[in-house]
Order: sequence, then structure tokens, then C-alpha cells
Amino acid sequence: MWRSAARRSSLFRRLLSSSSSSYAPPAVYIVNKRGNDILNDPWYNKDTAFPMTERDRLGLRGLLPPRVTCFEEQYERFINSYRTLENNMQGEPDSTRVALAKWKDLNRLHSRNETLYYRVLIDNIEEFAPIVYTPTVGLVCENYSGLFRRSRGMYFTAKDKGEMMSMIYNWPADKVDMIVVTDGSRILGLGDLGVQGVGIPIGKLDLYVAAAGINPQKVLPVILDVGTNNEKLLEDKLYLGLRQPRLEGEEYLAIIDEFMEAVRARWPKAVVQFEDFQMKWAFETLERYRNRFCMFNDDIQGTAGVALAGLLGAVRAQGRPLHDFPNQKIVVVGAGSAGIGVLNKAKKATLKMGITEEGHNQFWVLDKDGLITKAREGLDPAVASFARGSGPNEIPDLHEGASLVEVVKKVKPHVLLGLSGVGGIFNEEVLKAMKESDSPRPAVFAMSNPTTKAECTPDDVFKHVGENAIFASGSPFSNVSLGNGKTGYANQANNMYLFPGIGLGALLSGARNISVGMLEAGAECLASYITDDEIKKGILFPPVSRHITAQVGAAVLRAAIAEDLAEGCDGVGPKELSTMSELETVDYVTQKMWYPVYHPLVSKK
Ligand SMILES: NC(=O)C1=CN([C@@H]2O[C@H](COP(=O)(O)OP(=O)(O)OC[C@H]3O[C@@H](n4cnc5c(N)ncnc54)[C@H](O)[C@@H]3O)[C@@H](O)[C@H]2O)C=CC1
Ligand SMILES: CC(=O)C(=O)O
Ligand SMILES: [Mg+2]
Repeated sequence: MWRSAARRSSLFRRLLSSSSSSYAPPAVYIVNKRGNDILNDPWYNKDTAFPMTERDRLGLRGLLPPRVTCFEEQYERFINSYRTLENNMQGEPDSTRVALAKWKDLNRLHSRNETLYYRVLIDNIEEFAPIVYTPTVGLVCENYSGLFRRSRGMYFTAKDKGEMMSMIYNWPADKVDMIVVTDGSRILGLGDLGVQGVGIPIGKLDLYVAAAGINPQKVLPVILDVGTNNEKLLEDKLYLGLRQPRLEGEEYLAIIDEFMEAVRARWPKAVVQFEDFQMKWAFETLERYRNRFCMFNDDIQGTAGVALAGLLGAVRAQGRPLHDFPNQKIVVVGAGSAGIGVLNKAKKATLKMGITEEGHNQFWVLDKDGLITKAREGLDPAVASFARGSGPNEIPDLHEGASLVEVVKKVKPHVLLGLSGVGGIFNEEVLKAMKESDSPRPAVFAMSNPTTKAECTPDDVFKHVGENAIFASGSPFSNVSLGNGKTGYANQANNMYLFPGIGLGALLSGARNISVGMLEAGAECLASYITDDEIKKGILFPPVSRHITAQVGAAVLRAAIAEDLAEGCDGVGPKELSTMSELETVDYVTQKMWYPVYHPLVSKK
């Protein structure tokens, strides 16, 4: 027993030290450029940190101020100037201006020096995630055409039909590990933003680098510009996308198919995350590609795992055992890609706990037309199994199309969960009705993004529902001081806790595709991450970090192996991966994460 464990861990050590990892940093970078071309390349640029020997070697002498500074000094210089910006903008009434100024400052750093940018992002992820990701990324997308300075990512358009297989070779990196793609049709809760939606793949991939340690040279943000139905954009002089209505039907699918095949041709092992597609295409493309590519839909699948972790947390917060979950009454507002993804996942958890398909009775779902019942004309099959009926188990008078406040008053739900994209829809009347919830700790999840679309704020929840309430939102809010030293926790319930780990685990396992089992393993890992003590305080989610991502990534990787989907990565095969214990897998995943440091540069010639 001891011998085999010892043998296994020596194999593990060898794997860590000898794998031809794309993540373990190389000792030197070989560059085929010199002088200003290096300074203008954010991947190689070190600004004033180039040592004199390197300045001589690379033709940089005289192109930089004479004093050589170290990384730490550059870091401090950036943070100080960022703090000055913050101070100068204090009292500025227009919060949009402040957010965009901060985003521009970070973006300028990215365009100049990626190593410094990612270190700043990693070290300050909680502070900077709201700038590179939601909510500021929403503002950036809305104003993208005016803000555009330097291209990031790739643009495939309806006009590129038949060209994508060659276009994909225009991307400069030989290897791409992680792609996030959108068609811009449903950007956060902001609707169709056409080509301007490219900000979302950029923001998501920044989190991949910061939280999952994906090498930034191996990520690719992609926008598929198939037109836009947003009249305002079509009339906007600055708009940078195609000026045509969105492609539909087979024409649309042909573009997506061609893009996916081009990816497969050049980078067959890349993981592709679909993001912010309008509902019909979100589900259709997921079904179309899930068994043929290593891909997933973050809004349907990532969100579902995070929401389920939150729902189970709400059960624990009441001091109830998890098997009580099927008795929780949950009102879901929004029956789109995210809402239906959450409902399917929660139902599956209920069925796993022994409830039958016909017997589950805990969900009430509303969309823009109110409560969805079996009487709904043209009932969407995706939501049919959640539509309320009229049998003896039903609450009387809850008719088709009943309003949110009626539903909350009559159901007295344990959880009210919003994925509607409608800001403020959980108004005072609704929240006061939640106070009468049958739960001693009513939970309100206002998951829509960005902040302007949040269904309510934590202040409103703790004021109207009560201090015992549990709150979570898609975009970040500050905790609320409840007086007497007590805190009302403003959790962030966002798929950012899962997608980086899902992508990383899929990548390192070399999975052929991303199975339900792999996603479940990630979600279960997240659900069990928070301790009972934290849950009692009302804390449902951990801060986003490399630690949680490594755990989720390891869980996903192990599930891929268990399901025989893993083909290995970077010379580490499935057999070797399968010999690792749980702990060793976490160590392995952690070790494979890229970390920003300056490397000596050596000129090719
Ligand atoms: N926190 C997170 O991790 C995530 C949050 N989201 C957010 O969820 C929101 C919805 O996303 P999707 O489901 O993809 O959008 P979607 O457009 O597919 O669905 C929106 C749903 O909300 C319903 N709705 C609209 N107005 C309503 C009203 N007044 N009352 C009740 N329901 C109403 C619509 O009928 C539709 O069913 C967005 O704001 C998005 O940012 C999405 C994914 C992840
Ligand atoms: C978080 C996210 O994926 C969304 O709001 O669409
Ligand atoms: Mg999304």
C-alpha cells in the first residue's frame, strides 16, 4: 500500500518536473524582432525593466530612459497612478465616466505590457474583476465602436463565408487553448449589441488568464458578426460591425459551422466557450456541437452550476439537510437560456434525491408574460415540464400569466431567483411579500447583469425582506452594514466561479467533449467549497481565485478521466493523469497555471 503510494507520488513528481508543459514558463523567450518592434509588442515589452545586457542584445539601447527599474517598481508605479486617477475622480457624479476611465487605464496597460497587466489583475482580482468583467464590460460593449483603439481577438463575419478556413491562419499564435465566442445577440442583459459584443469574450478570457492561469498568448476572443437587429447601432455612424440584419436559419448556422470547422482544423484541442448567444441559438448550437467538439455554453451550463450551488447553500443556511432541497419552493423569473439552464439543473438534482419526473413540484416560472402554466398558448417545450397545472397540488387562483407579486404572495417561496434582465423588477412590494416566505432565511438571487439590470439591490433586500435574508447578485455589490456590527452579505452569484475551472479541467484532461458529468463534478466542487460557518453567516460563494479554479478544474479533469473522455495534454496521457490522487490532481492543475514574470529575451538572429 505504502509502496504503491510512494511509487505513484514519485511518478507524479516526475510528471510535474518533466512534462513539456505549455504552462511551465520557459527559461527564455526567443524573439524574432528587435528594437521598437519589441517595445511595441505587449507580450515581450518590459518597458524600463529591460536590463542593459538585453538592451544591447535586442537593439534597445537609447530607446528607453537610462535607469533600469525592477518589476516591483513598475507595479507600484502603475498602482499609484491608478490610485491617483481614483482620487481625482472622487465626487464625480457620473459613475459611467469613472468606470470607463478605470477601464481605459487598465486597457492601456494591457496594450503596452501584458506581463505587468496580468500580474496587476491577478493580485487585485476582486478589485479589478468589476472593471474588466461585469458591470464595466457592459458599458464597454455599449460604447465599443467609440472606444475602439486597438484590435483584440478575431472577427469572423457573414461576408467571410468560404474564407474562414484560411482566415484562421491569420491569427499569430501557433497554439490556442481557449476560445470564447459570441455572436453579440444577447450581451449580458443589454440585448443585441452586434459586433460590439466582442468585449464579452475579451473580459471572460481575462478571467481565464487571471483565475485559471491560461497562458494569454493561447487565448482567442472571437466575435461572429452575422449582422445586428439593433436599429440604433445600424444608424450609428461610428458602428464598426456589418450594417445588415442578422442572418437567420440555415444561413446563420452555416457561418457558425464554418467557424467551428476552421477552429478544429487549426487547433483541434482548443476548448470553445459559447457566450451570450440569444436563447434559440444558445440551445441549438449547444445541441449541435456538444458531442462533436470540446465546447460548452457558459450561460446555460456554467450559470446552472453556480445557481445550484447557491440554491443548495440556501438550504444549508436554514440548518436543513441537503436532501430537503426538493421541499424548497423556488420562484424563477426569466425563462431564457440562463433560467431554463438553472431549472433543468435544479430539477436534475431533485430527481437524484429520489423525486420522480412527475412528482417534482417546487418550481414556479415566470417570463415576460407572467406565470407560465399549462394553459399557456404555444407553450415552449423547453419550459413545459415546469409549467404549473391545475390539479389538487396547485395553489388555487394562481392563473396563467399571474404577476410576480401575486405569485410571491401566494407561493411564499424559499427562494426568489431572477434571470430576467429586468432591472428593479424585485420591487418593494415583491420584496415585502418575500418577508412572508415560508423560509426562516428567505433567499433572493438577483442574477441579471450588469448592475443596472439586477432585479434588486442588497440594501433593498435586507431592508424589506429582513436581516435574515440571503442575497446574491450577478454583478458585484458591497456588503450591507446592518448595525450592531452585523453584516448583510452581498454574494456574487456569477458563472465566473465555474467557467474558468471548466475550461481548465477540459483543457488539461484533453477531453474529447465536455460531458454533463464533468460539469456536475465542477458544480459539486463549488457547492461543497463553502463551510457551514460561512453559510450560516449568509456567505454562499468564495471570492474568485486561482484556488477555487484549481479545485474545480481538478474535479472536471477527474470526471473526464472517469468517463474515458480524456486524451491527455502536453505529453501527459490519460493513464498518467488517472494515477494521480485527488490532491495530486489539484497540485498538478495548479502547477500548470501560467504566471506572469519577465523572462530573458533572446534574439533569433
Ligand atoms: N449571474 C450570472 O452568472 C448570469 C446572469 N445572466 C443574466 O441573466 C439575464 C438573462 O439571460 P438569458 O436567460 O440568456 O436571456 P434571455 O433573453 O434568453 O431570457 C430572458 C427571459 O426573461 C424573461 N423576461 C423578460 N422580461 C420579463 C419580465 N418583466 N418579467 C419576467 N420575465 C421577464 C423573458 O421572457 C425571457 O424568458 C441577463 O441579464 C444575463 O446577464 C446570464 C447568464 C449568467
Ligand atoms: C455572467 C454572464 O455570463 C452573463 O450575464 O451573461
Ligand atoms: Mg454570459
